[in-house]
Amino acid sequence: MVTTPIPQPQTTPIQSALIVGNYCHDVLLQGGAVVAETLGGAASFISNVFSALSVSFHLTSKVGFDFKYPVNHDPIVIPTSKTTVFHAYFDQGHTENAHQDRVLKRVEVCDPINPSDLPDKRFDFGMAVGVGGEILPETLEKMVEICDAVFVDIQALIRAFDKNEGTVKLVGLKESGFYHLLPRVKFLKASSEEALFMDVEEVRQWCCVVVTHGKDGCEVFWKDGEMKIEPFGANQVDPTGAGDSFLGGFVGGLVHGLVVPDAALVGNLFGSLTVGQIGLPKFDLRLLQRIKDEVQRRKLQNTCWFEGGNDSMSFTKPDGHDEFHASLASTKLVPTCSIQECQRDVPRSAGSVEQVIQPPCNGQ
Ligand SMILES: Nc1ncnc2c1ncn2[C@@H]1O[C@H](COP(=O)(O)OP(=O)(O)OP(=O)(O)O)[C@@H](O)[C@H]1O
Ligand SMILES: O[C@H]1[C@H](O)[C@@H](O)[C@H](O)[C@@H](O)[C@H]1O
Repeated sequence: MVTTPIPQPQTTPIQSALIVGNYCHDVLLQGGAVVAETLGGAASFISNVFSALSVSFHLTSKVGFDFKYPVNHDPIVIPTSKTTVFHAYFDQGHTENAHQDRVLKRVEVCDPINPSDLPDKRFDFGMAVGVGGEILPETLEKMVEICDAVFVDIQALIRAFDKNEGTVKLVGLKESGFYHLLPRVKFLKASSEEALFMDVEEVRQWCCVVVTHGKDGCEVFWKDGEMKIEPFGANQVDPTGAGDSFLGGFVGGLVHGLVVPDAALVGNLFGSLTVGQIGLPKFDLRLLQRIKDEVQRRKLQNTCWFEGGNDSMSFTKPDGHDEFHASLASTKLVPTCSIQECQRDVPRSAGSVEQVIQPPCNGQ
């Protein structure tokens, strides 16, 4: 394969970004025992990928007095509340519901994020990425007012929580209280399980819908078309946060000037890197540099689509898309560096994985 030189200098995107969603504590359980405790929340996984891709952002997140992980982007600490906690049971999903890889229970819940908690300024784009019901309809409404484009993870909209045990259930998007805001949303991301709770044919008339399919990659639906985006290989040990890292990689790719199909490949790549580790992944620095070089080489447009508006977005696969997939896949072949050399948004020394006894699930 002939490689073209990397355009120099590598520019850091200048778009202003707002991430909204609470950090949480994740407890992974298998066979009745705790196998790992980690920092969680879509906001933490996305921050991690954005930092890896040099995308700067503002974060609005709430935690309680007991929040136990050091993070680079400080959350709002609520002295009268506890941090949201999820218990993920890895051996119940297949028996109780064939669509789930795990059963999630929200066992503590922090305060919701109110419109007044959001910064009093405008952003090029925002990401509504709640996990425990913390994003209210009025909060999303404020986001679409202050951001030029808004990306939404459907899990922020359709989760409901059993009163006694906190078991996460999903409700139809139409019944969620957010449906009227969809025409003002640019991208809606759903896992294949969550996509069953929406009418994709209807929603794609308003916004671009991205459905992730685990090891099979993802699909992008827009008003006039759809396409499948190929996955990358991975040895899955923990699926937690794959969808969040996918979204971080996808949006990071768009910010760096990639067109939608190429950006979705970057999303698939970060999803595959995440399932290979327990909890928040740490990325090898050499691997990250290779990924950034490939993205820089691939950039087909001079500006990010946020600057040109919706009409400048290109949805069809451009020439060289398959080669871009191959070159991203080859970035995984670099020798890895030591743990000290690895990047992460959250300092590892203070322990974003607090305890690991054994991986929650091996292989597929
Ligand atoms: N086993 C795997 N092998 C390779 N890639 C994977 C695997 N699992 C997930 N991915 C990548 O990550 C993306 C998101 O995964 P998935 O569809 O499981 O999201 P999700 O169910 O929202 O995840 P979670 O709720 O655990 O964050 C997929 O589209 C794919 O690109
Ligand atoms: O940390 C995880 C992660 O953010 C997942 O995407 C979400 O589904 C879980 O609720 C959360 O505990």
